[in-house]
Amino acid sequence: MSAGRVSRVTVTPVAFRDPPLLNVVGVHQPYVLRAIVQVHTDAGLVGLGETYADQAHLDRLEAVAAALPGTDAFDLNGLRRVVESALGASTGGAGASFGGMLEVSSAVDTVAAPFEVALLDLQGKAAGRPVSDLLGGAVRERVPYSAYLFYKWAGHPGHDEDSWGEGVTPEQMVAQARRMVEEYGFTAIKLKGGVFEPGHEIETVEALASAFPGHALRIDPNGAWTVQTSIDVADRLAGVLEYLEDPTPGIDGMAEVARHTDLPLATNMCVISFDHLKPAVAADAVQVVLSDHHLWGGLRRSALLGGICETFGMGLSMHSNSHLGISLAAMTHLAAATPNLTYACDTHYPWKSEEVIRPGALEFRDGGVAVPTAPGLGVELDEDALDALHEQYLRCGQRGREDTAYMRTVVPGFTPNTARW
Ligand SMILES: O=C([O-])C(=O)C[C@H](O)[C@@H](O)C(=O)[O-]
Ligand SMILES: [Mg+2]
Repeated sequence: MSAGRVSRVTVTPVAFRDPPLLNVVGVHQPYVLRAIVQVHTDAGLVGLGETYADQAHLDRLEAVAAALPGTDAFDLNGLRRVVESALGASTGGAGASFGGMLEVSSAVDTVAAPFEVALLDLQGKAAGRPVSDLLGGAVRERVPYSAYLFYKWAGHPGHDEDSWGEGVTPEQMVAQARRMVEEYGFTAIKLKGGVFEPGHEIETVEALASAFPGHALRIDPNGAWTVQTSIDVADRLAGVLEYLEDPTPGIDGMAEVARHTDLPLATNMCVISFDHLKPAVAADAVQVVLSDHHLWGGLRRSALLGGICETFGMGLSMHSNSHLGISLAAMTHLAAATPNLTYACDTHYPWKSEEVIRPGALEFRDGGVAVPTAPGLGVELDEDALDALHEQYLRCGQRGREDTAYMRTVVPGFTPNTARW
């Protein structure tokens, strides 16, 4: 069956509820914004993609959506040309910022990604093969994910406590981990740090290590520490962590830490596009790169990143931001088809309570998600759920990710903890 040519593209912003999760720049707002991309073809097929929905990003997605009709669903190079020219015309191709934490140097990769995923979904549907086959074939049937722990408030200000309750003390964090491990079977645990002074976060990691012996542990303070603090923490947690993620900002700072520890350093902050790879490799700044198809230009360019990491002897893991099932499907196909992605991938999935896809296609068991075998991504959009979450987007009033501004409504004068300790 032919996949056809793109006939129509819709970009639908949605909002789904999110708990008050704390991080280095502030706290998650009551809703996460995502954009659901549907690419229709003249062969009667629809391909799905998912990405951020901050207003500036939405404007860029809309510019591409208007320019894409006529493109052959197999022409991924053509997609890239369409994105480059649409962005050149609409924005000058400048970078983008998401939530004050991720600064992307090129908007092209970030904007192209959901369309590339949608075209791969179309190609798979036309060929009757799962997306993992289009990426070279699954080397694993199940993709392992990690339990992603967050310090958190009991509930959003002015609202009841949520089902997770407060997460501040080491005991509360062990309880949070226990719930995730029991419900999902995770065997790797990641603690989002950068919220409290490092001594408290180290105590939390140590409590997790004794409560979950044999689980792989990571902490990610998103650059909250100085070089010296990072070296001290690496000394203290050597033998406890599988890797230390973004302890300090920048390639130079990470390289300085790396010179003083054998603990692998991981990043999704100082290497987030292809032009960061050469200086990071030259400085031996990071030993593990967290890929993310939303930021690296889609699934095929993420596979390219995997090859580059292999060439330079760097490990590969996967980053996540709050997301829905279309992204989880894309992440799972990519991870399944990337042989050197040997670490459990991050996911925010357990934190979400609303969805746009029909149930059943993606289930966590034994800490992992079975790779869908149906054609394409293997997930189906629930149109009613999409409408409901779009209505929620229209009502919620949020138009971007503003962790710092939201924190300041509760803690006036709050400034991000970047390199604070
Ligand atoms: O690994 C990471 O750096 C992340 O997952 C970044 C996210 O923005 C996380 O900090 C969050 O959701 O607050
Ligand atoms: Mg990180």
